Amino acid sequence: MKIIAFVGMPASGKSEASRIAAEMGIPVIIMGDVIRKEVLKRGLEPNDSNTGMVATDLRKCEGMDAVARRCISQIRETGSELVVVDGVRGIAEVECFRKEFGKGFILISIYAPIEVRFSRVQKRGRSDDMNSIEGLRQRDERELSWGMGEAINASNVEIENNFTLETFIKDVTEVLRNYLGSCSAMPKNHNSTENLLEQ
Ligand SMILES: Nc1ncnc2c1ncn2[C@@H]1O[C@H](COP(=O)(O)OP(=O)(O)OP(=O)(O)O)[C@@H](O)[C@H]1O
Repeated sequence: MKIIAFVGMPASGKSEASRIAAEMGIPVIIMGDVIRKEVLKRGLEPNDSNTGMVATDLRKCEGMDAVARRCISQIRETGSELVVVDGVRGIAEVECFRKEFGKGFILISIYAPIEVRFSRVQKRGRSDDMNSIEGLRQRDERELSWGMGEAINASNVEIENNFTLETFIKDVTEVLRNYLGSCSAMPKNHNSTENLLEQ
């Protein structure tokens, strides 16, 4: 079994990379969904401060790898030879996945400079998005305090996302195809990624 995880600073392009993987027919487990689910379970609004508060609380109560551990059963349940995990936030999560999946765990970091990420955030308009570059900087710091920097440093591959979406789609597809090729069983619906830009 191969697990590919995307790691990167906020708005670097992890969800976009996961969308590409999903379009290729690879099952995707989104770590942030574990936190969003917990926010809703606690009856809170899914905004940036509540997501951050619950993420911090989960890690404080259950350990820095709490979210990763909650994802392992979901990963195994897919029954797929190749699974993508979106949203590794810290080195403890990387260690948790490496312990569970050994060399089958591949970490891909996605890099884009803060100015580029902020301009993309402004266009994205997600409910938990920040409306100033200072807000994004604070979010960066929060994520770095969870060990994001160490996780990025521990990656096996880096993809730069500082160019057009078309270039990013091409680069991510190429990297994923390499790993798909080395799996004995391909995902059932191995779709084309040609129509991704139109969605
Ligand atoms: N190369 C690109 N060109 C233009 N827009 C892009 C590019 N890559 C990503 N985007 C857009 O930038 C925004 C941020 O990307 P995305 O949501 O994938 O980031 P993320 O790393 O998942 O963010 P977060 O950590 O905040 O969840 C999205 O609206 C995405 O469609």
